[in-house]
Amino acid sequence: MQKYLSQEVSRLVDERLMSELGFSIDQLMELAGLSVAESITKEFPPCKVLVVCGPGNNGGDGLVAARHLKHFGYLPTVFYPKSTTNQLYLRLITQCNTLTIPVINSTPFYTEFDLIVDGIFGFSFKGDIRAPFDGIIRDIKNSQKPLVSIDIPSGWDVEQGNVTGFGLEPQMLISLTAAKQCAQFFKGIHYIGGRFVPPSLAQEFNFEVPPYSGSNQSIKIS
Ligand SMILES: NC(=O)C1=CN([C@@H]2O[C@H](COP(=O)(O)OP(=O)(O)OC[C@H]3O[C@@H](n4cnc5c(N)ncnc54)[C@H](OP(=O)(O)O)[C@@H]3O)[C@@H](O)[C@H]2O)[C@@H](O)CC1
Ligand SMILES: [K+]
Repeated sequence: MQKYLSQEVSRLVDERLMSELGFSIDQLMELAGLSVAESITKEFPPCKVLVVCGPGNNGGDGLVAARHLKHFGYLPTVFYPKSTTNQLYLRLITQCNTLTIPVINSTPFYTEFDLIVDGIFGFSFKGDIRAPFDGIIRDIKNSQKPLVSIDIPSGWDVEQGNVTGFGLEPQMLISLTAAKQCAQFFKGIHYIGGRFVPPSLAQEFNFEVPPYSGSNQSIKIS
């Protein structure tokens, strides 16, 4: 059994779920974002949360998590720095607007928040951090606020970890589906979420579905 997924296997698992296995991206993202919000409730009481969302599906998970956090009694604000024409993300932004969650595209005052959620980059991140996210990641680091990363601490190489030193250093990481190779270098609070993997798929790619209990969408592994 492999404990940590490579970047390529993560992509293949995602692709298989959305082809032969019949899932839509909306479904997977909903369950991923719900598991993120649920695991946050287990570690942080309701508070003012800044959810920073990047341009890909990691940012989509952040938008879904912000909506659930609002339902769970938190006060989320979404920082969505890069505009999008993708209908999936635009629908999620509409859902946040309807719940009166502020969605901003200019630099927030990080000190106003009790907690930051990093939905900037996930398993498709590659290379050096490009603008505007280089400055945003630097600002988040400088804020020294408690930080939760979705799937990958942003700026980390998906397999090698924080090799450049420019990546975020979160207190908590929520790996989706299964931990990626970089998670072996992560020392904080670690959850797995995204409870949608059929055992046959885990078997095919030789990784374990964690032993979720009851109706929980996430599980703490360290
Ligand atoms: N099966 C699962 O587990 C599920 C996983 N899900 C989630 O999806 C995530 C993977 O999503 P993803 O593939 O959309 O990519 P993601 O990492 O969000 O970012 C891509 C964007 O980042 C950008 N970019 C890249 N490198 C960059 C750089 N150096 N500097 C700056 N920008 C850079 C790149 O930009 P481009 O290169 O196109 O300009 C692109 O727009 C996964 O981690 C999990 O959170 C769930 O939603 C559903 C089920
Ligand atoms: K992230």
